[in-house]
Amino acid sequence: MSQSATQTVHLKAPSGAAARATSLSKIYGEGDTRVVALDEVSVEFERGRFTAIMGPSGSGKSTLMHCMAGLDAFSAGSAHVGDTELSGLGDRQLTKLRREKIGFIFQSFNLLPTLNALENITLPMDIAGRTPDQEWLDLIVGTVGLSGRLGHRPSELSGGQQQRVAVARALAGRPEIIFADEPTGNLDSLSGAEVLGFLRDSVRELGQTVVMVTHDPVAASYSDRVIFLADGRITDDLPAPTREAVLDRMRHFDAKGRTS
Ligand SMILES: Nc1ncnc2c1ncn2[C@@H]1O[C@H](COP(=O)(O)OP(=O)(O)OP(=O)(O)O)[C@@H](O)[C@H]1O
Repeated sequence: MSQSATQTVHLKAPSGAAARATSLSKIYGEGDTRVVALDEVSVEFERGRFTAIMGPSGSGKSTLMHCMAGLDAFSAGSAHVGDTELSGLGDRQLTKLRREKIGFIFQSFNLLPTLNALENITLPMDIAGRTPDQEWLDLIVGTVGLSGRLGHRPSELSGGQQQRVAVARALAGRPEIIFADEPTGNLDSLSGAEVLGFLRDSVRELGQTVVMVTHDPVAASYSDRVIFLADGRITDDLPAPTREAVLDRMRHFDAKGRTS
């Protein structure tokens, strides 16, 4: 990270919740096909923290993330990003909110093949008509170690490098919050560890806020906090997680699942 950039870019995260859900419910279908994907979930994601969301397949992790990120409508309750309540917003306002306040990282990188790394990184800001803050851009490109690769297209980059481009893209607009859905799911363990390290650095050193869905206890151990979902409800909230503590909680759920 460049010394001059760290001195001039304001890095401290303001306190409070970057996003919160209150009694958030999401119901799919009706009658015989009715599924309660989220059952009155209340949670706050504090600014300047790295939170992991874990839970068995079908427990509601993606639904929670999608509802809180304005990608999916919810059935009841409320969700805020910063001070903005999502249920009052129409499609255009939701698009604007996602563009201006939220960074996304997906398992499949989602880079545009015809653009080079730098163009991919600045694309959301270009679409929004915003001029990237050059110092901030230099800082994040340096942090994720892409300085020598900015002119390369995705096909000329490894999976790990492509996901680093996606991390830089999510950070470029200095969003209120970054939602990452299984960001290491397509990476080997070394590249995954690098990406997780960058996400952690973006929180600890750059004051960003990250929420990540993962199945991997090692990935979760990079976070500051793990919330566990089961059947659309939060069943546990683990601060300062280690891999062992996460595995222990997972065993606990498995055991409960077998006996219930
Ligand atoms: N579009 C949909 N229509 C109907 N049911 C859905 C839909 N999307 C999700 N569900 C159901 O909602 C529940 C929660 O799904 P969700 O994808 O949020 O779980 P998840 O914890 O992210 O699972 P995974 O770890 O497998 O990705 C599941 O029972 C799922 O079958």
